[in-house]
Amino acid sequence: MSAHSAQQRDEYLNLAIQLAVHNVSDGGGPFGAVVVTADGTVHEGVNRVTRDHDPTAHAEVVAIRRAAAASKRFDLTGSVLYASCEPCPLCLSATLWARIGHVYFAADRHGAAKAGFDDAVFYEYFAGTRPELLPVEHAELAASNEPFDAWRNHARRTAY
Ligand SMILES: Nc1nc2[nH]cnc2c(=O)[nH]1
Repeated sequence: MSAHSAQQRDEYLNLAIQLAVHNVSDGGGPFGAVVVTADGTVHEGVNRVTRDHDPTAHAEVVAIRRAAAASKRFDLTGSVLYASCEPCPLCLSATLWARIGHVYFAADRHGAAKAGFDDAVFYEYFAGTRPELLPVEHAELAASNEPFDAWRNHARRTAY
């Protein structure tokens, strides 16, 4: 499913945009997303941050969670993500972990910034230009790598 036609692309992007518009009148954030899995199944997501009291409930993450749960897979190889807005670093990370193969988005991070969202600012953090936003410190302890030792020694581990 990684090579969608331009017509399919625009249809799914318009669906994501309509989900975003309707989510605003439903009291949520202005973001919608669609994951199309390799078998062509469509999984929709809308931003649920404020309604679910969940800062990670971005539209893309919600769509990925729904796609994974419905297909009973944590690896969504062959899927495509369509987002009404450029995925933020959180959503991109979730997309990478889901092994989704391609992303299309409509509005960009600068449009989100004009609506008051911090997507563009957080991109700057990951670009290394705003380190003051979040100090992250490495504290190496004697036991730091014990979890990985336990994992490597666990014969029946499920790798991901
Ligand atoms: N792409 C995207 N950016 C956001 N910024 C705040 N919420 C969201 C969301 O759900 N999706």
